[in-house]
Amino acid sequence: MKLVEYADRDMMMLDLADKIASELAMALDHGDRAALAVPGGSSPGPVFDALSGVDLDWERVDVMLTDERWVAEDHPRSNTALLKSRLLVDKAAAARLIPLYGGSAAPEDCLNTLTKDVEDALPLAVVLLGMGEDMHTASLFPGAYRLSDALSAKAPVLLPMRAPGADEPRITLTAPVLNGAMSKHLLIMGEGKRAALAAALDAADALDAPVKAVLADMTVHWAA
Ligand SMILES: O=C1O[C@H](COP(=O)(O)O)[C@@H](O)[C@H](O)[C@H]1O
Repeated sequence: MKLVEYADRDMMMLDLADKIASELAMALDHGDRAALAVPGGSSPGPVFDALSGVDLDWERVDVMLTDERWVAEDHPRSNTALLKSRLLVDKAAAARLIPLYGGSAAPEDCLNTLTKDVEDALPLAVVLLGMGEDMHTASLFPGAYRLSDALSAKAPVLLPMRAPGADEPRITLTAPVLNGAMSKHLLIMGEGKRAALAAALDAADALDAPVKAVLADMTVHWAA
């Protein structure tokens, strides 16, 4: 793991968008298409704003979330809505969205269809992850039902998640998919998340600190 500390958050967001754009361009130089996975939540919006205006052959880019909260797109907690309003606009509107939400009552009902589309787009060229102060990343939450399945090397690409720390059912890319990305970035801000990262590095078991399962070869971007 490599930690990059920035003097301020604005600088970090612009630098990160620039790095992701370069990595996608490089992947497109070497293949027909490139897949990018990005988090939802409160952190990545400014990276999306910068990235959406970059000149890139977006028509050859597949964009998916690292995880989704199982809520309709008009719900304020929808990660898909964030993606559509902040990343898949401007030049990036030409990218193809690989959905992680299917509109059914429970994620299990759409799992096969969603899985097929994700599988067709893999491997990831670039993954950008977020992290909560509870050390969850994507929707890999400490104490989640099926967490050990999701961290296993034999995990399917997508799994539903339910956890005491999650307000609603979730669906998430699993650890082998996240770790299979050619380039991995983790975006965190503030002292609480910095302390959570240190705790994850010290944790004996990724079941207690799920982000630990994806930290190998990760570039962590941090600003106060
Ligand atoms: O619920 C989620 O939380 C994490 C962290 O979000 P943040 O608001 O603390 O930035 C996020 O990475 C994940 O995609 C999201 O579903």
